[in-house]
Amino acid sequence: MTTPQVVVHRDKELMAQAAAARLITKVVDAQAARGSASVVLTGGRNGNALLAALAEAPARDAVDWSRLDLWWGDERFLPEGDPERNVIQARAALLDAVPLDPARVHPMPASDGPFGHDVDAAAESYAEELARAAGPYDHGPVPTFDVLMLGVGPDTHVASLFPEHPGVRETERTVVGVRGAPKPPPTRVSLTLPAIRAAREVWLLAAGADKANAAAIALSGAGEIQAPAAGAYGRGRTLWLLDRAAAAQLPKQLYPLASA
Ligand SMILES: O=C(O)C(O)[C@@H](O)[C@H](O)[C@H](O)COP(=O)(O)O
Repeated sequence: MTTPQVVVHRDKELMAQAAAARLITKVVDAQAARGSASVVLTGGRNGNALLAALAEAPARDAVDWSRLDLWWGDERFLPEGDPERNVIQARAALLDAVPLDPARVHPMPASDGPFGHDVDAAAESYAEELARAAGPYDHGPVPTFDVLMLGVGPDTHVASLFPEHPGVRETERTVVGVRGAPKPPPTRVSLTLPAIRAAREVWLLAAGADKANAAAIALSGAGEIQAPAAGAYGRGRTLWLLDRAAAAQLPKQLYPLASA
């Protein structure tokens, strides 16, 4: 487990821009070192704001988009073109504007796809897709993602892993179907904590006063069953990217004053 590092930005706009700049650098570095990069996207407003900021960043052209693998941390289990699907929102914010290799873009299944409404079969098929992409030097049946991003919910959920729900207790499978989620829609597909922890870097994004309590709880030693965000960490680095409002309840020793 890596100790979380906390970076606090003035407001959510600057947070999105700084995180986008950070992601560009990470991807360029990974491509230089290993030939390609892999990133796991998150749903939610902060993840989409980051993608929109990336679309506006002149340095986006430094990325070789054709050598980037994109995965999702979770998906709302809805029909293919539904505007509430995370993949649709990501396409609108950035993906349609950059020259990705479609074979390297890995959305989670839709509820009108080959598995119909069987969310467990959809989750199983995504787990198989991840396993096929894992190589001998990876750690288990998922690729070693370079960066895995997660929005943090006000109840400390990450991806579609909600406090006390069965998904957050999963220790074997890499992807699970989720039913009865407290955040709509109730049916979702989600990576599990073991899959999240395969990433080199995990970045948790939270902005706004309604996230202040969640950030303070998750960063103060809470257990992952009650506070799933506390169980989301990377092999090499765990980074919490916050705005001032979301950091308002953090113990001051958790982040350097210079970052705010
Ligand atoms: O599909 C989703 O809804 C998510 O991936 C979810 O985990 C989200 O990231 C958080 O709820 C934070 O969302 P906001 O950034 O909108 O607060």
